[in-house]
Amino acid sequence: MTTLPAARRRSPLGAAIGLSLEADRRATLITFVTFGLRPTVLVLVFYLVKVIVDAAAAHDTGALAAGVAGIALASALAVGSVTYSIEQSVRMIEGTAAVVDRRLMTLIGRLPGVAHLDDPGVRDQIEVLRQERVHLSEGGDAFSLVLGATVRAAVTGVILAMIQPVLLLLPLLAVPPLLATRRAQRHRDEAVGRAAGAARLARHLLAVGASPAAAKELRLFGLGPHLRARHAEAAGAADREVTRTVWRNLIATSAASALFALGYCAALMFVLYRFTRGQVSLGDVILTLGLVTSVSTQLNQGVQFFGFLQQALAASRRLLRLEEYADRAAHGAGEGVPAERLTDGIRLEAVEFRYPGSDSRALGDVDLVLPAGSVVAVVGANGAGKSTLIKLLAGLYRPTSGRITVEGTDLASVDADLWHRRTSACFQDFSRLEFSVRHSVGAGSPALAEDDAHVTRAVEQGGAAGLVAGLPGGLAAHLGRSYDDGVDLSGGEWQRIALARARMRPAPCLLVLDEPTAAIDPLAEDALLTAYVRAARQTVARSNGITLFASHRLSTARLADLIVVVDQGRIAQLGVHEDLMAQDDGIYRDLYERQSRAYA
Ligand SMILES: Nc1ncnc2c1ncn2[C@@H]1O[C@H](COP(=O)(O)OP(=O)(O)OP(=O)(O)O)[C@@H](O)[C@H]1O
Repeated sequence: MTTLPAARRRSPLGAAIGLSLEADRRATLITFVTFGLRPTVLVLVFYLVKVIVDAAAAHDTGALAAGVAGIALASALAVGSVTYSIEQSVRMIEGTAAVVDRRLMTLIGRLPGVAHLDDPGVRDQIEVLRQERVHLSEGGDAFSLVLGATVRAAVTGVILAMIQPVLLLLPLLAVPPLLATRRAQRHRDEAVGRAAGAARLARHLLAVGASPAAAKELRLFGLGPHLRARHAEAAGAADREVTRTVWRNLIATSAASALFALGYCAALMFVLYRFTRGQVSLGDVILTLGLVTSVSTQLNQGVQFFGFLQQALAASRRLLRLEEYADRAAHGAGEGVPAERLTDGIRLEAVEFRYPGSDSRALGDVDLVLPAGSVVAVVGANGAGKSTLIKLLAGLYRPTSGRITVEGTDLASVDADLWHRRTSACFQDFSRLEFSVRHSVGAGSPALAEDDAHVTRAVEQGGAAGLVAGLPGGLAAHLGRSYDDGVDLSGGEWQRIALARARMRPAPCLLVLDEPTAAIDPLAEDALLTAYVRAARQTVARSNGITLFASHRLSTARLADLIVVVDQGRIAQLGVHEDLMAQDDGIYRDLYERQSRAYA
């Protein structure tokens, strides 16, 4: 499990503000100016009250009138700007939320392959960041509130110093509560990180327990109470970890606030004492009372705003840490350009692979040549390593040792994105992309998604022509329940869409199909796979590419130029159907004969 080091290159505050500026520069600047200055208006009003009281005592009508006019103007400005500034801040927050979502998608997209996403340490950080998105999107808002509180505190300080410099000690007493809050936030952040594993389990259990797809099995097997008990246990463990820290934090912040309350009482007594001795005016007493009283409100607000900002900064730090991790991972990836056309083929040399965090070998001692232009079938029992081999060839994982070469170039030295563009795939756990048919199929080659003739050809080759013809709107029909007018498909129908998607690339060097017809009924399966592989053979012929498919139905393996039999992570046999059938004690012949009897 990877522990991500602290981000070093950028400041979390700068990054949080940068997100808001990127979202809406104008709204952000207006929010900073209005939220930054408005709180100070109240301090000016206190000052103008002092001017009015002292002018009244001195019968100075000019100063009196100026004071009243000043109060009217300041109040009008403050009230008039409220609605506008709140509107701008809402715009900024909403825009920032969208930018944060895109940054999160970008950083996940930058992680090469899928090995990083298998790492529980990385997954936990991504999960916590997903939860903290809301704090990050409010980062600019929190900053403007802290800015407003700081400007107001500075102006208050200047005025208090003019009345009596010793009163400046009062804002200083605000420092311990602020430091305590900052420390509390850090402890809370650490506790959330420690609780991430338990919280992730609780979310998974909730997702299963509340999923319509899992409802059938949950009811049938009576799993509801078991799931609820495990959820209570996991959520309780996560909650206890955070609650312990919250209580410890509360004690520390309360002690710091009590210190400030004592100082506040002492300041009031001191000014009243000086007034009884005629050392300050009545206006000064009223001004001090107003300011000192508001210092306590300001402090509470300031601490609260500072807490918001700390939450945003914690999320910003996590985002930066993950982005630097993704940068390092992307930097370590290859940059070479893979061949566009094969003449030799793909070779696996002494390849061994262990999944991240796993001690056992999923593949070992694999030496294999996949000739250019060939159709290869990979067969073997459950867990033999077929999907693992396919994922390595597709560049989603790198071998733990050994190497895979394409036209003699190590795949590890090649830009993974470029290699992905030279490949196409239909995975065993294919995605049900809930878009229109055009875009769900077209996702296989986004540049060609609007080419209806091309998409229609892919749909036909995926065996989905009849299905799409029956949908309202044809290619325009929305798939899935995400839309009001969306149509949901059966498992086999979704698989036909995934098969069509895999046919979108015009000339892939490698087309991998992992159990591509597993959800399709056995009568249609053979015919569909045979037609599909024949058509694929023609498509990949443009690049002299390789079509490789894994299938449990050995009758389909007869289509292949080369059959690779995998057993317990090793290549057990290699050859064409006839040769493998001729080997008396081979796994292939045994499997083939048993299947033929079962299907007969
Ligand atoms: N993400 C993973 N993390 C850890 N181990 C894994 C992971 N995926 C697969 N394995 C393990 O690797 C081994 C090979 O799995 P693989 O999925 O390649 O088998 P397969 O031949 O495709 O099986 P099936 O026919 O059931 O699809 C198995 O022991 C499996 O438990």
